[in-house]
Amino acid sequence: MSYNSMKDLTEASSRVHFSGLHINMETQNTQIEQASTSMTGKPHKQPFVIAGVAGGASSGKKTVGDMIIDQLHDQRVVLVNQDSFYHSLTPEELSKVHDYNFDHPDAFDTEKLLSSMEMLKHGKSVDIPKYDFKTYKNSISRRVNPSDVIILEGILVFHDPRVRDMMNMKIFVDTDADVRLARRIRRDTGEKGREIGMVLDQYSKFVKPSFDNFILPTKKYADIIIPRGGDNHVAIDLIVQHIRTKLGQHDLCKIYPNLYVIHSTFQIRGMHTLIRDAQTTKHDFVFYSDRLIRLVVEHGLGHLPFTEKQVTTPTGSVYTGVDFCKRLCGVSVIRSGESMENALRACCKGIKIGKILIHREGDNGQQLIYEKLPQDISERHVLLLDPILGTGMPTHSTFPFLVHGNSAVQAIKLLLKKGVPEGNIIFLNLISAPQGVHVVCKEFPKIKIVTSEIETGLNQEFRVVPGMGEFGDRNVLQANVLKAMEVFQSTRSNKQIFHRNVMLFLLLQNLGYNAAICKTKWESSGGLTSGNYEFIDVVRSDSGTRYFIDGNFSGEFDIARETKHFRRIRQHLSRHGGKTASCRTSVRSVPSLSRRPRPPLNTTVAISLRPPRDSTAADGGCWWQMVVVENPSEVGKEDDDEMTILPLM
Ligand SMILES: Nc1ncnc2c1ncn2[C@@H]1O[C@H](COP(=O)(O)OP(=O)(O)O)[C@@H](O)[C@H]1O
Ligand SMILES: O=c1ccn([C@@H]2O[C@H](COP(=O)(O)O)[C@@H](O)[C@H]2O)c(=O)[nH]1
Repeated sequence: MSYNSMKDLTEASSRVHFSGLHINMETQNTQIEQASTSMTGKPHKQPFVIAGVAGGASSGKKTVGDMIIDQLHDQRVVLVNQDSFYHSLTPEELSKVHDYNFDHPDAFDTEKLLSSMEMLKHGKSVDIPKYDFKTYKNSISRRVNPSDVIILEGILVFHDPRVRDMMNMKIFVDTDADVRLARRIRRDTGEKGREIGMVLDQYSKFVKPSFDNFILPTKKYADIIIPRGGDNHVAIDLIVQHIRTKLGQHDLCKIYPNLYVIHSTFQIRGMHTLIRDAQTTKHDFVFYSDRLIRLVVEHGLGHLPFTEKQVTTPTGSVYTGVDFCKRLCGVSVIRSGESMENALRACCKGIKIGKILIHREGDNGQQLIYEKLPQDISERHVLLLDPILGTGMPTHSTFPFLVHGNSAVQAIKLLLKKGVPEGNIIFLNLISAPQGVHVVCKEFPKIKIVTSEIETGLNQEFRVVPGMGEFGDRNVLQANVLKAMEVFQSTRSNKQIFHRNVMLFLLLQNLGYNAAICKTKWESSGGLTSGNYEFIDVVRSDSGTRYFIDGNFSGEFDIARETKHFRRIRQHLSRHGGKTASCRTSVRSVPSLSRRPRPPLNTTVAISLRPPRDSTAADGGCWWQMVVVENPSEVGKEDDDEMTILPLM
């Protein structure tokens, strides 16, 4: 099955999936065949199935097409006949019509057929000629609107490779020659009012030779051959089932048979809604992303080979089942892939899990790969874990600085280098961008990708959209901090002990973060009371991104006389972390702070709280901003995007 070009499908594949406008179509003879997507206000998407139905004249092609349409009564389907594209006969041809071969490929205006199909495929209405078998002319036309399913039927629809390549499904109706001849005689003498002698002459002179020379040879292109045409109800049921499956799939699944998107339910959509919401609490994010990851893992495990196994049940009966594949392991792409390990362990007790760290080195995008993989990995099936597949750009691409997706390609290459057969790798994602899917599926066609949703695409910064932010940041660190907080709950009243415990816990988890306790102290000056402040300073080893973790961040902003605005800020701080810039904006937005928050004023470490340089007298001295600098020697310079606050209340 193929789209006309990869470009077409690439375009379509990033669009939102929509199906299910229920229009009951009567026949293909209606003047306006279908409601167009533009009429419904829905965005156009590529038709899911262009089904070609070929076969000899009177084999039952139209009958099969009509039966498919009948069964797909709840979908938008249109039937196009190749007969409509017969050339009108010239007066000279008309005068010698008995010598005209209507069964030769040249009898059809294939260019017009192609352009009409292209129009329908791209969601545009098209005027399709109507051919009159009595006058041998195609003077009038009918308007056909685009649909989700297009069936193209005719004796020679598989003859031209360009038409053939447009089809997602090719059906050949294989009916005995004598049955076809009998039907033809009845039809031509009845409907077309022709003489029987003329019908038989045409048959022996043109119809039979052309069947043998042009039609029968195209049978090899068929995906499905239907003996007995419309009498074959089983074959038609199977075709309809297949079309329904395709209608329910993302466009990308049509070009990449190795891509699997788990079946979506409202539960799954609900969980996605929660984890994509920037306002979702970390507890919920971890909980629901973990639930979704388990579904992806279970689906991925379903693709492993199995052997048949019989067991005896407690009733003494024999149950014939299957035995799981035992030779498998997980490999997580550090760091975000690690957030999938728990789900994998929960599904596969005692599974070995290796790790791959792809680290960017220098401006030329050189990649350093650190790995810790099972020694016998080449003999195992590998579940490769990375929750987000982004660009999928290989290193030699024009975007060498990108790490998402790139890390997928690098990780897969490493596994192949270690001797893992490509077909033994199942790549598990929570969400995948079409761009990454194209890169991975094209470069590694034997790998299976299992994902729970395909994204719209990438934004200008090459981040997955709609996406869910930096998964690793939202999950790994937070999950571990939450775990530490649970473990050390009893020490929470003593902030010093509590912070030290959490810090040690993080260090011991070997998460790729460095952690230290940071203390600031300030003397009273300029109207500020003296004080001190302590937090856990966490630095991501690979990127250097800095976080500060405070067991009671909003507590730092407790004041005696809270105004409504101030309370709102405090609530905001207790709900979620954010870039310091947004925190600063919040503080700035409150003109009536009754007391300045107790500031973690910078002395020699990374945080200072001070009036912004551009503050004016009108600010009333109530303006404070948090300036975070990565390097203590940079204190005094504004560089407030370097650090993310993780307030943990
Ligand atoms: N399974 C069948 N049994 C009996 N008649 C059939 C069957 N299939 C088709 N026909 C009849 O044969 C004729 C040609 O069928 P049609 O579907 O139009 O064939 P095609 O499209 O291949 O030319 C029609 O009159 C149709 O009613
Ligand atoms: O003017 C015409 C045009 C075509 N034919 C014959 O029709 C069949 C194709 O029609 P199907 O519906 O696909 O069977 C073909 O064999 C032509 O010979 C015709 O007789 N006169």
